[in-house]
Amino acid sequence: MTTPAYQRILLKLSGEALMGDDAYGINPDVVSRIVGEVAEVARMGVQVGVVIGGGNIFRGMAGAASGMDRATADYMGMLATVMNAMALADAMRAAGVVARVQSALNIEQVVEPYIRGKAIRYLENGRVVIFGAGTGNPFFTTDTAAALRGAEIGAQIVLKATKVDGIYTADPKRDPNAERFSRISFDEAISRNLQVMDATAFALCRDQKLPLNVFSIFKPGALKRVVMGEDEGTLVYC
Ligand SMILES: Nc1ncnc2c1ncn2[C@@H]1O[C@H](COP(=O)(O)OP(=O)(O)OP(=O)(O)O)[C@@H](O)[C@H]1O
Ligand SMILES: O=c1ccn([C@@H]2O[C@H](COP(=O)(O)O)[C@@H](O)[C@H]2O)c(=O)[nH]1
Repeated sequence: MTTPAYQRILLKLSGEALMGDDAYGINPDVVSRIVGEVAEVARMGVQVGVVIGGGNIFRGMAGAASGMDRATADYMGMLATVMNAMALADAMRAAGVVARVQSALNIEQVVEPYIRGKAIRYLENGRVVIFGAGTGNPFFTTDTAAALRGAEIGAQIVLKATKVDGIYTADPKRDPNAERFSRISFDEAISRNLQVMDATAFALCRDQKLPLNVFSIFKPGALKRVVMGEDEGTLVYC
């Protein structure tokens, strides 16, 4: 077997993807399929940190749009990511993968707090570490949390596993003529204002010289191909 291109990765999993074809929440079949893909790369010896989104349960922007205080709504969104993290860890346990959840918000009866050194030690010992509650701060996103945790744990790349198979010239769900980039620089992605990831996350990855790959979570085997350094999705480089 050939060697993986990366020894330590930060995988950002779309929250919205977890609902599959359902209108809301966590679809167990989808979660178990995603866990199968993560387990495959973990068993190859790749150290995996995961940041999970919350869009399948609650987004702060949606709460604010219906009149809620934005910060309150964002805290609710962060708590939604903790629920997703717990569901993911439980599915990993069922698949025989040892996972630990760490939360950026303190809810110690439920999950461990985020402690960077401990997270790194778990990774070195072959545990998958799932980071819940985003950055712990309102007005941010889990994409920014992925860039932040990726930089903190010394990941070699951030992998954004989402509902589209890469970065396009425009949102492919809205523009049928949009074309996919196989590679793009951070500077170009930022200057084109591509909405696949927020500008804070792009800028943090760029400044920390942390490459990013955007690929489809629905494409079987795509995660492994990215980890093996194959041409999959869109690579964003410094
Ligand atoms: N230029 C673009 N290229 C690719 N996708 C784009 C682009 N612009 C907007 N998008 C949209 O961005 C979405 C992915 O980002 P987003 O962070 O909203 O979702 P996510 O990965 O599902 O995260 P979560 O549900 O956890 O918030 C895609 O589903 C796509 O429709
Ligand atoms: O650092 C963060 C991360 C997330 N939030 C809130 O959580 C929801 C869900 O996260 P997604 O990135 O949209 O999946 C988000 O809409 C925010 O409301 C946050 O406040 N801070």
